[in-house]
Amino acid sequence: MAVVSVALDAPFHSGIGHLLSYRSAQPIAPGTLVRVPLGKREVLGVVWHDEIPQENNSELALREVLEVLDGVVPLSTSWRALMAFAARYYQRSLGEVAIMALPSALQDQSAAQWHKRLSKLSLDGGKRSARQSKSSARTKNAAQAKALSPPETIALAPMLSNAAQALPVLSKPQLTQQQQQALDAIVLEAHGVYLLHGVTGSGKTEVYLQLAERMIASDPQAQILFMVPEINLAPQWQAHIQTRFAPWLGEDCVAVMHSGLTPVQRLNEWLAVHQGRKRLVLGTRMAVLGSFAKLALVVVDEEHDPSYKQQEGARYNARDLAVWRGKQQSIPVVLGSATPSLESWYNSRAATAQTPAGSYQRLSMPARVGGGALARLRLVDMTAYPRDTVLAPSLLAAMHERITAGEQCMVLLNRRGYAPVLQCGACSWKSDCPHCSAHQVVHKADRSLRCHHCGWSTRVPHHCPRCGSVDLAPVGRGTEQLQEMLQEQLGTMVLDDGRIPQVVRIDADSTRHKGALQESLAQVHRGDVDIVVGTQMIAKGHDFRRIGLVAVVQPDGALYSSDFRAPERLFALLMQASGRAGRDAAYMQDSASSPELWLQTQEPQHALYAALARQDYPGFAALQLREREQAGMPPFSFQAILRADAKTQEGAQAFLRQVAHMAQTAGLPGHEWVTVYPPVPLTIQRVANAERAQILLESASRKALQAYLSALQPLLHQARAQAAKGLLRWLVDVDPMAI
Ligand SMILES: Nc1ncnc2c1ncn2[C@@H]1O[C@H](COP(=O)(O)OP(=O)(O)OP(=O)(O)O)[C@@H](O)[C@H]1O
Ligand SMILES: [Zn+2]
Repeated sequence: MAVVSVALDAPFHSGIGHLLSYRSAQPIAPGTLVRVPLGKREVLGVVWHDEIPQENNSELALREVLEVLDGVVPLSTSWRALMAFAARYYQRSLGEVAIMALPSALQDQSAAQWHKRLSKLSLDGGKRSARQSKSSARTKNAAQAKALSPPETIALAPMLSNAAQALPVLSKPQLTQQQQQALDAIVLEAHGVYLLHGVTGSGKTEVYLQLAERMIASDPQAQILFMVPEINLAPQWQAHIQTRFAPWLGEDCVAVMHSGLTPVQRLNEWLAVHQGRKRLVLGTRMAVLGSFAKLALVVVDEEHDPSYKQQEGARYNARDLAVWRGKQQSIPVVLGSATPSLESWYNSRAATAQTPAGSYQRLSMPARVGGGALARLRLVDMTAYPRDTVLAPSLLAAMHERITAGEQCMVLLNRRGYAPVLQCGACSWKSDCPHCSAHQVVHKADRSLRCHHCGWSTRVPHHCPRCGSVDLAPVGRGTEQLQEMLQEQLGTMVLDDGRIPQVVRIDADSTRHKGALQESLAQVHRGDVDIVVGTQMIAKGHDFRRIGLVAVVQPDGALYSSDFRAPERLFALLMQASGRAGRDAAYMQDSASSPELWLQTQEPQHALYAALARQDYPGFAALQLREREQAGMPPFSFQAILRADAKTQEGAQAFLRQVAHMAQTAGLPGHEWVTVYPPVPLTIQRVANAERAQILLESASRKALQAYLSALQPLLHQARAQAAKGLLRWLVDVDPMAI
């Protein structure tokens, strides 16, 4: 008889804590998946410790492990260490984090189903290799050599013509000098964290791909993890990786991990990575929690992107976990961006007389591949136009010219829908959401009013619900309206080849249906559309080749935000957006054109736009870091948010005040180093009938903040027990992205 402790999904506040003990007839190795009883349910668990067999009968009270999902190697020590760290750091229970990291389809797999799946997989695998050895004339030795050495490099000397782009799959471009230097620096040390700061279009992807190739060639088991911030970037990436590695590792060499998979697909991909059958893994933030047979390199592309932060449940930052994982396994982690987060920028600083160097190594690629220019900034002073002007005449004229010349234009507006609010001209009623402190947005396509926070949807009324007037009008504009206007203003002209300009909109609404996004992106790549209207969704990562002009219609909002990260995010967004223009240097040169970023603003003198005009990320970052240092904000301090949701704002704040009071009386560890701010309502105070308030916790010492937060957990449970009925929930957000 053995006793094992098992991690299972039981959140902190259930009172169960971290691990539960079960007995088992056989010893079970740590990392093994099991099914165990929990209350009346039967749940998935991971064996965490195998305890020494017990002599006495004290374990008789324990319940028994029901089934063992064996047949694969147990989850590794390093995977379990990652789970333990993530749980501790983000203040969640170990079991919750571990189970969340596993594919959901595992949760209701019986041992019988599990073993059937495994034997089917090994059968399929067997068939596949049998087919390969029959159909292929290669000898075993040749096949082995193929597995171990990268495909021949075919140097494509002047690589920039269109013909060269379409060369056979085995080809890869000759690295530019700056790419080669970056690659060499990483290969040389083969571990550590690298910040690859390469301007938009500098060819970061190629560095990642050739780096991956080196790693795979030098170790026949090595696996590479590529992370992208948004699912919409995955197909482009998958195609790149597939094209490059399929001739070498087989068609089925890329595993994908993102929320777009069915539960069964996700389970199969997870298994392929766990068993090491797939060497290349492409995923969004959840992929960092994957179980790898032999992880050798992690690439985090667009590392600055806020999407790497999970915004519900265990609020982990996938980029930060990637860095932790890399350090723990002594493998290299490459963080890439044209506009790094200020945290990563700071962590890769050079030593000065006062401060030591950061622990990341910074690698710079300051030029675009092919020597193309970055977009020139054109600021349009909107104070010169009537307030309701949507697109300045000069911008329309510039777009007209580009389209006539065969280029594409991109227009960005970070607000989907037709208009942000519907208003009554007679009584000034507004389309407020009954459940949130927000307006319902007007959507013209399906004539609905929709709340973007809680999803509440109603039909656009014909009469004002308050006074009955028919004088209802949308106020302000969203992407739907922008598309309509562009269609009216430019969609009526006839181009040289007799075509009428086509406008496509790409945002969360237009891409709701499966395959819609891919089809729209393909239209842009094929050149079937002339103008792309969209939200920030399409502002980054895409390698559009024919866009010459990018316009951002209403960027100013972020200049007045109370969130200290707003300028950083705006600058990054605008740099990324401008980076979609002029990516094909040869094409721009052939048409004697140069890329432009147009900004319509009420604040043409703003310092942020001046830095943008200089394309000066380092200058902007230096300025921001100085301000942050003076104000004692991240990365010079560490933050956490304690949030409470309740029926009333007063209820939420009272709970937070109570916790703060208890914490002060108790003198929690680290408290001398932690500043506790008073409770405040969130910017959007009410969502789905919950009033939300938060307390900001800040410390110059990460350690102190961590100690404080751990000690705070029991107090939170106590305060909850005492709290008035109205309290709905509370949560802790460590390293929050939005304040
Ligand atoms: N060495 C090279 N020779 C020729 N073409 C290259 C080379 N490296 C990259 N390219 C091409 O340059 C283009 C831009 O590269 P890539 O998309 O990787 O840029 P990026 O640095 O990731 O930009 P962004 O930050 O905007 O996403 C791609 O079309 C890519 O195929
Ligand atoms: Zn709502």
